[in-house]
Amino acid sequence: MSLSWVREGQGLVGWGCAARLDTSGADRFTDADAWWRQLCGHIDVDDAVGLPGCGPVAFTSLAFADRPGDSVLVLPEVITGERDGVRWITTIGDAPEPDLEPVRQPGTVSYSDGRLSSTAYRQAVTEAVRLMRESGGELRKVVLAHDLVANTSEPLDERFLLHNLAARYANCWTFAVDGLVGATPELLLERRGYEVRSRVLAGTAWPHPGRTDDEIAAELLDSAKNRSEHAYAAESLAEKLRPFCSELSVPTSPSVLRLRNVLHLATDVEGKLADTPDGSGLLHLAEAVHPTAAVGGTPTEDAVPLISELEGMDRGRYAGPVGWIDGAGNGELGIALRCGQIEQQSTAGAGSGGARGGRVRLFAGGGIVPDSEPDLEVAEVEAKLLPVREALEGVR
Ligand SMILES: C=C(O[C@H]1C=CC=C(C(=O)O)[C@@H]1O)C(=O)O
Repeated sequence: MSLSWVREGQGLVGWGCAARLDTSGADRFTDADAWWRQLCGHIDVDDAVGLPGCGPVAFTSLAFADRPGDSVLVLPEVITGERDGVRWITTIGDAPEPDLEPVRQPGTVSYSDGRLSSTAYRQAVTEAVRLMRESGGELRKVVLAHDLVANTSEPLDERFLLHNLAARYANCWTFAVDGLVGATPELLLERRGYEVRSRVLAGTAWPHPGRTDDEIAAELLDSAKNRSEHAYAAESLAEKLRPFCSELSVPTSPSVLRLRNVLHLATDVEGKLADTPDGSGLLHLAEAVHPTAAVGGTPTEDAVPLISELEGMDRGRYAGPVGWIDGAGNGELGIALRCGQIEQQSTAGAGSGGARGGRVRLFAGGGIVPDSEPDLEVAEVEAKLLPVREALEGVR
């Protein structure tokens, strides 16, 4: 099992499992926080480096919804880290040897509908638009997603996916936690002592033949539909984070983040915590802000129940917080986007009938507002599925 959180060649990679928590339900954040604090209280740490991410670190991935969905924290036996030119290695107990097997290719990849096909997704979008228009302005945004299943002819090696994602999406956070693998451009929260940071994304455009990226970026910035989608997401994060902060800086207009497959409206939020560490450990803060309107909707309490009704699928840990936390409550949590859940690494072995391939469920979603056009929303999620599809296919 790979454990990873890497951006621009920096971050953390872990292997082995010294301790693990599986939890679920509405208390998943408090369970995770309590377990982690208690565990850290029992570990004698010898840390000569002293940076965030040194000492014991748990990789975590939490379910999007209160239910269904399982959440996990893993304390690896070995963690290697790199930040600002400093490299370190942390071992817990008798560290195992790293997995030095060569990276395996997944062979040919074929796709089949997941629980919500593109056609069903289009219908769900149409229904969301109808409900929003009929709500007379009450329901303003719902983020809907669909899934796609990829089957590989050879066993699935997570490292193959990670390597390809990191090569093509270096400015995203490439992650792997308990079989959820992806490269997210969205940072839910980073906490470093008193400092907190978030990168809120919402509002999307994608490359079109005959148009330059500059033209597309200018149109995105000018689009009232995308600006409103974005404003809901940025406001939801700021509103929930503000009570924890003595200072919070939220730019009044978004910038454009350019990725290979899509362009997004982006707002980088920065704050200073009023109180640290007990009331504002990273998991506690994440519980307060999740789900932002980048993956939930507006108002949250109406949008979130509607998501499960309209999608009719279990998002699992897609769109939930993913990343790492250290013993001081510092860490980085992204929103698990542009990712796939590995459901089967290999069918080789007893009872497999000779088949040897893997299976991964890919997810992508988009913010729906009253003036969303269903066909464009379908095109948007197809563009957002590209990173994992191309990584699986080994497209250079
Ligand atoms: C929900 C997803 O994207 C979110 C993040 C950026 C832009 C989004 C949008 O424009 O709809 C979404 O809010 C996803 O990639 O599955």
